[in-house]
Amino acid sequence: MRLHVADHPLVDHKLTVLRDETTPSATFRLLVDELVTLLAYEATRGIATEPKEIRTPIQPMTGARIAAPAPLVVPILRAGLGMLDGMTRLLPTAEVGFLGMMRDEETLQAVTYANRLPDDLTGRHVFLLDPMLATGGTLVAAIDYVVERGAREVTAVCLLAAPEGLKVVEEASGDRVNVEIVVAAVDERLNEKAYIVPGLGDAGDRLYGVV
Ligand SMILES: O=P(O)(O)OC[C@H]1O[C@H](OP(=O)(O)OP(=O)(O)O)[C@H](O)[C@@H]1O
Ligand SMILES: O=c1cc[nH]c(=O)[nH]1
Ligand SMILES: [Mg+2]
Repeated sequence: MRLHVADHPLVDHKLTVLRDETTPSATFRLLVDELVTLLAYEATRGIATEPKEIRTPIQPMTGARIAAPAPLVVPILRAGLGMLDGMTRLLPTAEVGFLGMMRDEETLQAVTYANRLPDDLTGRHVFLLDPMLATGGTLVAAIDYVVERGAREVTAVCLLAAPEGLKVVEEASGDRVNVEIVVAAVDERLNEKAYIVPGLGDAGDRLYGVV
């Protein structure tokens, strides 16, 4: 597993406003969208391209385009949905799958309530979107879903990760799949309720309200 932590003043600034408990939902949604756009640039660095012949107004040349088959972007609902538009804006040729998952707050196990993925992901680069990587249970389960469909290149785009969850994902990934995690920041730890500290609270609730 490779880890890329964004190191950029714009990311730090936006993340600080995002974390602030007084930031309202409307601003929170806007900031998530902006942060994803910044992270997407790094997250797509390893994407495969193929040559493309074009003519400029001056002469023919060989350019590059994103290789087929198209990448698949998968937001993990609810909170990952807030990252979808920012990601597809940068990657307009991508297709989109959906995973609906929630963490059982008693057992901390990930429960899947929706799974809408193509059956065959052979040769496709999969981008999983979820702002929070806490215990890692949700991300490990999501990686399992795409690996069992044949994906071997998986990039998770997250806003915050806990060291504990990163370790769990690294141990679960092994060498059956190339996993990269692109994250705006790695925080200190998890608290007794497995929330990220200092974190930003419950990302889904802050985006869409308390359920
Ligand atoms: O790393 P883990 O310990 O598995 O926790 C992380 C998960 O928890 C949050 O989702 P949540 O279960 O709150 O669902 P929501 O997006 O609907 O709020 C978050 O968006 C991740 O999906
Ligand atoms: O800190 C956390 C942990 C899990 N899910 C969240 O939304 N926030
Ligand atoms: Mg939540």
